[in-house]
Amino acid sequence: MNLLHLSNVQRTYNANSSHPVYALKNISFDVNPGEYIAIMGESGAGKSTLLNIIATLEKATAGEVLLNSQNLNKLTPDEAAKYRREHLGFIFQHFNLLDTLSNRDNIYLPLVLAKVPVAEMDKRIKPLASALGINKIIDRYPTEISGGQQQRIAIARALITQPDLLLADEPTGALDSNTSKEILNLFDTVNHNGQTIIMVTHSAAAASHAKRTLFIKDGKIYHELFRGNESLKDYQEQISNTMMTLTNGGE
Ligand SMILES: Nc1ncnc2c1ncn2[C@@H]1O[C@H](COP(=O)(O)OP(=O)(O)OP(=O)(O)O)[C@@H](O)[C@H]1O
Repeated sequence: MNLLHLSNVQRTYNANSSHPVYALKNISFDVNPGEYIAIMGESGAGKSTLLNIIATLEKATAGEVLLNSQNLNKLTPDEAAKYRREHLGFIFQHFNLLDTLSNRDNIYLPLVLAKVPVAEMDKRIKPLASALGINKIIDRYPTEISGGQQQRIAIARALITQPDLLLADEPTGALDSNTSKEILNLFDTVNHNGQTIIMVTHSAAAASHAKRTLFIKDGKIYHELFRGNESLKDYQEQISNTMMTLTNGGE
C-alpha cells in the first residue's frame, strides 16, 4: 500500500481577490514506503507549498492528501501537531537547532515533547549517534560545531522519533560541496535502512542521490525521472538537462 497518496491537489492563495495565485494546480503522485524522492523546480514553482501541505503546515484548497490512509486535509490544528510529532521528521537548510540546548538535548527534544522516558531516549540515541558519526560532539552545543556537524545533529533529531516520512527542505543549501556530499551519503544510508525521504532541492547533485525526481513547473508536475541503475554522474547530468529544458520553456 502507498505511504503517501496525493490526488488532484490544488492550492490557491488569495482566492477571493482580483489576483488569485494558483500555487498548485493539479498535483497527483504516490509515495511507497522506502522511496527517496527529490522535488525540483524553479523559484516560485510550488515546491515549498507542496512540502508544507504534506507537512500539514498548510491545507490544500482541493484534492486529497493521505498518509497511511489518513486524510491530512481533515485534521484539526491540534491533530495536525500530533500527526507531525508522531509521523514526520523535518530537516531544514539552516538546521534550526536551539543554541541554548546541548546537541544531545536538541536531539531529545521531540521525544521530550512526546513524553518518552529518558531510558528509551538513551537507548535510541546510541545506534543513531554511531551511524551519523556524532558521538564526539554530542555533549557540545550547536555554536561549537561546524555546519555539516549541525546538520548531522538535525538529522538525528529528525530520525529519533522513527518517523514514517522524512521531509527535507534544501538540506545541503547552506553547506559547501564536500560537506554536502557527506550529508547526501548519510541520506543514502538512512534511505538504504528503509527510511522514506522527500527532499526539496535546487541542486542537481543533491537530487541525483534520490531514486526518483519530480519536476514541478507552474504548480504542476512537469516531468519525472527515475535513477534506475545509472551512475550518480550520469543521472545528475540528466537532471541538469531536464531543469535546463524546463527553464527554457521546453515541453
Ligand atoms: N502565503 C502566500 N500568499 C500568496 N502567495 C503565495 C504564498 N506562498 C506562496 N505563494 C506563491 O505561490 C507560488 C509558489 O510558491 P512556493 O513558495 O511554493 O515556490 P517554491 O517553488 O518553493 O519557490 P522557491 O524555490 O523560491 O522557494 C509563488 O508564486 C508564490 O509567490
